[in-house]
Amino acid sequence: MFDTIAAISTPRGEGGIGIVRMSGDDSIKILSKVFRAKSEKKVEDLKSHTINYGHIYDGEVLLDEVMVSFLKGPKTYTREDIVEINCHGGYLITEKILELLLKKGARIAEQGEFTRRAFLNGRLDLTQAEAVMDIIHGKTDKSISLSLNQLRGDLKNQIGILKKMILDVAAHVNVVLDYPEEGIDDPLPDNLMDNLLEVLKSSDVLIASYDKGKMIKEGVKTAIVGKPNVGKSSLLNTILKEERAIVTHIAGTTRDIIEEVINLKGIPLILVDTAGIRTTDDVIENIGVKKSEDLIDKADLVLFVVDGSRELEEEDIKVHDQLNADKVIGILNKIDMERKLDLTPLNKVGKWIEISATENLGISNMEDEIYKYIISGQVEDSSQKLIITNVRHKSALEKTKQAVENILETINMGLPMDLMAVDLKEALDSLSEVTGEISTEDLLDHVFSNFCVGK
Ligand SMILES: Nc1nc2c(c(=O)[nH]1)N(C=O)[C@@H](CNc1ccc(C(=O)N[C@@H](CCC(=O)O)C(=O)O)cc1)CN2
Ligand SMILES: Nc1nc2c(ncn2[C@@H]2O[C@H](COP(=O)(O)OP(=O)(O)OP(=O)(O)O)[C@@H](O)[C@H]2O)c(=O)[nH]1
Ligand SMILES: [Mg+2]
Repeated sequence: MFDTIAAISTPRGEGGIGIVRMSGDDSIKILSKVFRAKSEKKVEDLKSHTINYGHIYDGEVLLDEVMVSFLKGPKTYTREDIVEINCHGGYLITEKILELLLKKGARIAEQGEFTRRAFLNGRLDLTQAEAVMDIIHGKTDKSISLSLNQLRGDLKNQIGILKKMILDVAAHVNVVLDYPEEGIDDPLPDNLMDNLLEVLKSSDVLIASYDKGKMIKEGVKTAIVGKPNVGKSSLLNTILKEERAIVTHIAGTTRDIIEEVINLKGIPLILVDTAGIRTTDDVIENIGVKKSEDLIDKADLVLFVVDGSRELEEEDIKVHDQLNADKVIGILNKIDMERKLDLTPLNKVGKWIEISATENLGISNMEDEIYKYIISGQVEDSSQKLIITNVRHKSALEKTKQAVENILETINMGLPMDLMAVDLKEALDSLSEVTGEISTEDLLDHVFSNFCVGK
């Protein structure tokens, strides 16, 4: 059906083993031109799903000693014939073997093309193919666990259930429209009304899970801001448990943005230390201040740091006035020293957490509070097993939800059933969009363009 593709599936660099993979009708023929099994068996006579020791030759030139996995379709990753050459790792040998396969008739695979074939040949739906990529890019246990559920088919199956419910409604509507005498004005039977309400609820729950899913997958951008010298960089270092940012007693030490990721109970927290915000004539520092102010807007969460050992200053107020009360946690630092600060004027901040960055006081409590803050308002783990992490799924499900709402409105207004037809089709189409049963080349190009080569 397709031509035969080949790629190096292991990362570039020196490693114990490198894998060069081939998929397509000519895989076996091409292998037979380059592989000599120790057993002296001809490639055509090898048993499927076996691994075979031998050597790769380019003509009479020995390229490497290898193990070859020999897998005949359709029980393979792509459903096509697959050959995996396990050679010695390193830049050169994998490249040479790949070149040899290309010379013997394979074509170099595009990014994600093996997985794209698994999709096109029906072994995976699009949500599962997307999960493969998410697993590779996954940065925390939790995000990988969500992706593994998706690869297992959890989302695919749920979409299948919703489609079936809509199809039942569509079938009924079609019968009634085809045989008007059967009672075109009768209300929709209760079980079919339930179907519509269930699809509405389920799509709504999935859509609502996206914010959490996105957070688990992409992380929460958390800016540490405040006037100079309050201890922002000290706080970053303490959380990271390493001397990442320069700390001095001089106000205006940090000038550029410093970004590091930590794993906060499964959520990647992207911590950004910023330049202290103040009015200054220093050209470089000013650029830093501008970046800090931008981040107050862009960040998902702002940690507003103040120095408890000093009285409130105009500069604290200036930063405070720029804050967005919806996404700020106050950090009262330097509690190891005598308290001089009055927090009352800083009334945009709903919650204050007391710490000492240099004495490591209150840090784990602060992390607990940040975690609580992040997951508050989110769907709880126990009640919500399916979490979507992909904006493509969210947009399609929003169309589903809208279509079902339209159908319910048609029913509530007592309008004729044929007015439901367009929305029923839209509900089905949008669900099929999630799983990729309806897709375009452009969409597939978009989905697979983020893959690694050889995947
Ligand atoms: N060497 C190697 N390791 C690998 C992969 C690979 O392609 N090659 N994988 C690539 O991602 C992952 C494993 N995923 C796989 C998924 C499906 C099939 C497969 O052959 N499925 C067939 C047959 C299953 C069976 O034997 O019952 C099928 O579903 O029909 C293989 C690997 C991770 N490790
Ligand atoms: N006593 C005490 N000193 C602290 C604490 N946290 C920070 N400091 C001191 O405060 C000074 C400034 O710390 P930094 O972490 O550089 O402050 P900053 O907010 O990053 O400053 P800029 O980068 O200039 O905006 C340093 O001398 C730190 O040692 C604390 O909890 N207690
Ligand atoms: Mg600093």
